[in-house]
Amino acid sequence: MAETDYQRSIGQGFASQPAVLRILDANLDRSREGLRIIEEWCRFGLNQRALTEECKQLRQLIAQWHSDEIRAARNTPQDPGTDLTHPQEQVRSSVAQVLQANFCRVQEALRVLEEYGKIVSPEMGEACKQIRYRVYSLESQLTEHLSSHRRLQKLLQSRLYLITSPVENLLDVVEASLQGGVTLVQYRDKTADDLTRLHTAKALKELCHRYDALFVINDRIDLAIAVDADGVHLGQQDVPVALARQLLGSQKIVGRSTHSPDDLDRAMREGVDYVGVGPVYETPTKAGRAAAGLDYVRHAVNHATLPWFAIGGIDLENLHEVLSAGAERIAVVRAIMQSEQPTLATQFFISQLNRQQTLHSIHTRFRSNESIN
Ligand SMILES: Cc1ncc(COP(=O)(O)OP(=O)(O)O)c(N)n1
Ligand SMILES: Cc1nc(C(=O)O)sc1CCOP(=O)(O)O
Ligand SMILES: [Mg+2]
Repeated sequence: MAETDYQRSIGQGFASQPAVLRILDANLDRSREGLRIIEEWCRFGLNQRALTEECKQLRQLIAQWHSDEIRAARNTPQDPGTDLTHPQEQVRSSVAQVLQANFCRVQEALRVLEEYGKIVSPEMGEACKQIRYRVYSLESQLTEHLSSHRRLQKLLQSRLYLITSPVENLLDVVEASLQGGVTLVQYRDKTADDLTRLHTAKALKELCHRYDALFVINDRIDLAIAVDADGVHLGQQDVPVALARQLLGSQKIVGRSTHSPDDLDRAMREGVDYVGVGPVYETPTKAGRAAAGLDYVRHAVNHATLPWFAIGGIDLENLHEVLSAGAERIAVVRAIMQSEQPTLATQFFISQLNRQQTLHSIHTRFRSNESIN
């Protein structure tokens, strides 16, 4: 639409007005400050070089529009907005909230720059629009990294891994274990039809997420995608990890069973997020598979460089042997799924695992003090 003389005169009038320049000055600062806050988390929180560089580039692009003329229009003492705050600005309860608030701030500021910038120069309006689109894309990339980071943190904190078996009151048993404190659950069912598996997986995922626990699916990447599970557990004969990540998305967890030192080496090279180490004991849940034994647990203690869960035949009675061999994480099926008191069994496992962890860190500190003295 052609600009009328009236519009042009208003435009020129405003462009030369200090108010427009002050708006630009404030929003150029605001957008760069917001980006700096986001950049700090990309750099120090996530160690993400590419995202950190993108924030830096965007800040530099914005800075190019901050001309001396715009800076000269600044008049902070007479700005009625400097002491206006919203109660929500005073409260930030998590890093995610800080990031979200600052993405909003940057996007709003860029929108203001786009609209008022057009009055000064169409190029400035267009440039700010392009920068705003890049900020949207940065936000979705960062959201992916954050959810991956959160999952891995939760995985690291999980010492007990509950693997389900197809019992009649499946959801009740899993809920009882969640109430006992389990934070990592795997849905494993070798016999149900696909529709049943799909419905059960959906219900389990919702249940686990209500308790802020991770939900992983055994064997089936398709089901994991369908219900947006936190990850998948692969056996030795299943697809390569890279393919699983390609299908699931890089932010999801991928675990692998290992039964020997060679399996462990391969899984670590493949870049899985965790491994199962077992079977520690022969078990009817995995009938026909010979035990890898406590020797393999001891091997994992000395060689695994990723979170690993001792698995296979572990129960309340033999737990102490597995812990004495050095395991800090365990995975169980029957000991919880067939327990008469799944909450109590879960609490017992977790308390023993936490105690082991405390003893282990005291021991490590003692040994490092000994080597200093
Ligand atoms: C944590 C964990 N470790 C090992 C296994 C066993 O997986 P896999 O070898 O694929 O055997 P199945 O469970 O599919 O019979 C596991 N599920 N979880
Ligand atoms: C599913 C599974 N995988 C194993 C492995 O060694 O990879 S042992 C196992 C069964 C674990 O069940 P339970 O706790 O009832 O013995
Ligand atoms: Mg499997």
